[in-house]
Amino acid sequence: MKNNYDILVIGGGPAGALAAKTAADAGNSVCLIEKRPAIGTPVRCAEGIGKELLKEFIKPDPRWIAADIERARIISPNGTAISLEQDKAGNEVGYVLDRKIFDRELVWQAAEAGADVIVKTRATAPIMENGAVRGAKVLSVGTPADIRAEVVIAADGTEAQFARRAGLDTVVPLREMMSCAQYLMTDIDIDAGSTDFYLGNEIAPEGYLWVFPKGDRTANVGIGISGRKSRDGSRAKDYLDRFVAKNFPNGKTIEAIAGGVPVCRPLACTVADGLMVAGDAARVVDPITGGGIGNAMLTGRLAAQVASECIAAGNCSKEALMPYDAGWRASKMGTILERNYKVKEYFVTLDDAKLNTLAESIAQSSLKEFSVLALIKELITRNPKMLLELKALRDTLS
Ligand SMILES: Cc1cc2nc3c(=O)[nH]c(=O)nc-3n(C[C@H](O)[C@H](O)[C@H](O)COP(=O)(O)OP(=O)(O)OC[C@H]3O[C@@H](n4cnc5c(N)ncnc54)[C@H](O)[C@@H]3O)c2cc1C
Repeated sequence: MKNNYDILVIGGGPAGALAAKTAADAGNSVCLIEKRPAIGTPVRCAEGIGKELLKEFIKPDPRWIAADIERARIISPNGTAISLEQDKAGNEVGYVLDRKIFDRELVWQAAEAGADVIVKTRATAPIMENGAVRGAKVLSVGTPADIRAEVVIAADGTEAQFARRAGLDTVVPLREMMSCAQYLMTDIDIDAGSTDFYLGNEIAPEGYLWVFPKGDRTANVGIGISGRKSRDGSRAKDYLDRFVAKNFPNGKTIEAIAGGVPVCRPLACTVADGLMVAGDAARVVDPITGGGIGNAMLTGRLAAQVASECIAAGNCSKEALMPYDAGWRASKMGTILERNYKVKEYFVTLDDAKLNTLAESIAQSSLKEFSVLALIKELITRNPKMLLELKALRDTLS
């Protein structure tokens, strides 16, 4: 195993793959390590992504698109549905991916650009010299080794340990680590063109339950709820099982997964001397939807761009790497993350009666735009009697 690179990327998810590809395209020597034996499995994701966002990074390919989505429905506790149609909205909704193939394609592109890819290799600790990260100690197929690098990009996902071991504060408050469970179900009656989001404190406290189609009678049926203990001690899986028993009693589960999604604010700082943090490890998941694939790719790519410039200039100090941190915070993604965090904090305070009132107020309206912003504006316009109640939401627009 070669043990000296310009850039070492930890993690073979979307953030790591985009970082490795971008860094290799810029002419750096790059190593991507992944602790699992195979890229892309097991899938811990509902696999939904907006079309426009996806296209910023890769040309859509039918090989890894499981479903083309025409509408999204938000369903309130009493069953009132807000339907956001593709044509009414005037822009495209999204895809449900097949991430087993998608993630491999991204890493394959990194390898093709020249990055070394090594699976079954776990970063166990940073190599620290004079307070700076200079690479990682790894266990590669059980054998310890050192991999040195000018810059390490930590893209090690939700359960990330690397940045914390290098001294960054990566703690996620318990209530903001969504606890998720998901079944890939088949033989179920669904609308194959619609991603459905179910809200309500009996259905998914402080979160939502989703049905994301992957074909005519197949879907990811999953749930994310607050990491806080529920009133009766139910876990995410218990809520999901109740929903499935009621709605898809004859469905067959062909895959079951559990996982966590951080819906907190991003890390206070995503760089240190010789270190950058990207994707879920940086906590850049959308706090409302829990979607993080696009933000992972964005931060992975930007991290590698800035790292390449710093390596060329011979300075990989925290200060030199800082344009990465400042760059994503100032981007559209950074603005949306901050706004959606505040919107999420408002919505988790609502009881089922208020959720029903809000849903009923806009169920019949046709939104001009498919976005959280359009929804908020419509809610405020349609509920003049709740103006005081909606103040927190209105403040997120300023
Ligand atoms: C149930 C669930 C549903 C979701 N649904 C959606 C959705 O519909 N749409 C969406 O956009 N997002 C969704 N997400 C979030 C999405 O999966 C993540 O935001 C996305 O995968 C983040 O990419 P990443 O590259 O940062 O991390 P990951 O994809 O988690 O990749 C990190 C990689 O690092 C590896 N790794 C970890 N530690 C080490 C180590 N020490 N050494 C080497 N390798 C290591 C891991 O094995 C992993 O492969 C969902 C998440 C969950 C849990």
